[in-house]
Amino acid sequence: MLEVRAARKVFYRGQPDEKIALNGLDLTLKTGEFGVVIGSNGAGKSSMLNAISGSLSLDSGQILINGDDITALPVHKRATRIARVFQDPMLGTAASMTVAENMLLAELRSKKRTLRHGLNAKRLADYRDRLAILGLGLEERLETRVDLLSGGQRQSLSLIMAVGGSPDLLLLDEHTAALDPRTADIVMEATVRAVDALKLTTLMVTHNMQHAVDYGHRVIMLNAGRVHLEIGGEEKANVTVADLVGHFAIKTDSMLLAS
Ligand SMILES: Nc1ncnc2c1ncn2[C@@H]1O[C@H](COP(=O)(O)OP(=O)(O)OP(=O)(O)O)[C@@H](O)[C@H]1O
Repeated sequence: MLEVRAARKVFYRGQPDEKIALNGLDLTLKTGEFGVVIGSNGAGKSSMLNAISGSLSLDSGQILINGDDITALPVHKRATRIARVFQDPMLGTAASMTVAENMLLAELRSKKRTLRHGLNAKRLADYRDRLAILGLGLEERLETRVDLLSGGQRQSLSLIMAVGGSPDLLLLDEHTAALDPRTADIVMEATVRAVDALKLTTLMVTHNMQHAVDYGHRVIMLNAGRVHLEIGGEEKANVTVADLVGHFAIKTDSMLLAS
């Protein structure tokens, strides 16, 4: 379970270019829940993810994971509990190493194990099982160098590597944004398979409204550093892209009227 309580972050406080990135943000994600965060540029989505993962320190407020207050913990201490996949498929994997070697690296990072026994048969069987979850045939390509994989395969590999340590929370930071539409859909399908199979509590930021409609249990729209709108349950099941875009339009109109 993730709880963000009254999170506040101001950049350049008191200066002419002061920016309120998070303005008393409250957000709760239950264990096993898949939340999809949308919002216009500057709404605070990245600041929220950075605050949760620890690369941005809050001015005030709290962040709790499964009831533990992690607000003051540095990034590396949160890393065992929080996995994050970024936009760039090149970032999460080592290009000149094979799929299996990348899986081994990820395992060593997450479990503080030694390289002893290396890529033994037991490990390779485990990697094959985990890669099979993605449904992309990567389990047959353990010996393939990662730079020979497609962007979608590579991003899906990043994802399965990120969640190898059974994190309490998975953060997806526009992880399909750099991919062409078809590949983005393939990665989303692989993502959902992994989230379901591994029962991951997931918070995904996206600008893709179709993905916000199609995936996840709840849509959370941020505006000006706080939650502007939440759509869950039956309402989420019936929501359309036009509905979501409409909420952006209303927000923009009210901003124009206010200015
Ligand atoms: N490091 C920083 N220094 C100064 N201002 C920042 C910094 N990071 C974010 N901001 C400001 O905080 C506000 C929220 O930005 P943030 O990047 O969190 O929004 P976002 O919703 O992720 O936007 P986008 O969709 O464009 O990525 C913006 O006004 C932004 O200019």
